[in-house]
Amino acid sequence: MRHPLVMGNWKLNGSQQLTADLINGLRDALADVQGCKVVIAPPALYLTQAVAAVEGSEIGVGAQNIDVNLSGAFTGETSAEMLKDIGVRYVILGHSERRTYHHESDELVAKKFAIMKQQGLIPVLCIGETEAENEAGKTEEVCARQIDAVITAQGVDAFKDAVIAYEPVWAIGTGKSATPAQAQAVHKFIREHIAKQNSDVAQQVIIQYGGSVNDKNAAELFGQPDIDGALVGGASLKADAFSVIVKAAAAAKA
Ligand SMILES: O=C(CO)COP(=O)(O)O
Repeated sequence: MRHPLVMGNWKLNGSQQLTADLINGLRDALADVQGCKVVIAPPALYLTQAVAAVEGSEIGVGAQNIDVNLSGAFTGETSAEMLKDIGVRYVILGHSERRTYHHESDELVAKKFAIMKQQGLIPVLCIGETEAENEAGKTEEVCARQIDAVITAQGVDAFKDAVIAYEPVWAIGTGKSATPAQAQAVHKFIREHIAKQNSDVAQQVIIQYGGSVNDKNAAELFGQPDIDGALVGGASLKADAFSVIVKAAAAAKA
């Protein structure tokens, strides 16, 4: 039995005020909700504040990126060890925005994934095809390649207690979500691809959908058997919309 995970990726948005208000709003709205793990991923600068503000609640805190090194002469970076030190447990890895704007390769992302596992942290590996790749019928090929980079380097067991977020690039921030059937087909492919190596790992790995998830379309997405939650961008910046998404996941997977 997989427990759903709904995670909010704030990207480069927020302030001290928003962090305080949003976490207060979520604590109120989600106080009685059970059966769905909730994690918020604010910008690195607000992580310490967020960790303190969620204390005593079930809300977890994640980061949006790490460096491949744990410490040393790497100006401007943040390490997995430091995140662990302040109480962060999850990190989003290989988001398409980092792959595009920071040229992160499958191999680099796999190295970051390995560091997360070594530190006992939970990687949230983002995969997904661009619009052009989708139109060229390459969705499965791209997802398999991005997953195989981790399997080749670390073996399929690396996905034990890890999270995959399928985020078709064409659905991110566009308001054009994949349909539940489209997303389910890719999630099923991802699970079967991992099952070729180890069916137990495939059955327990959390596969989130991401890309224009909102309070209106969440319930139908979570109704699909292989969609185990969501990685939410825009709608995670509003406590009311994000809470509706969390409640939809808890209800769908109860
Ligand atoms: O990139 C995303 C989450 O990581 C999705 O963003 P949106 O929900 O804004 O489309």
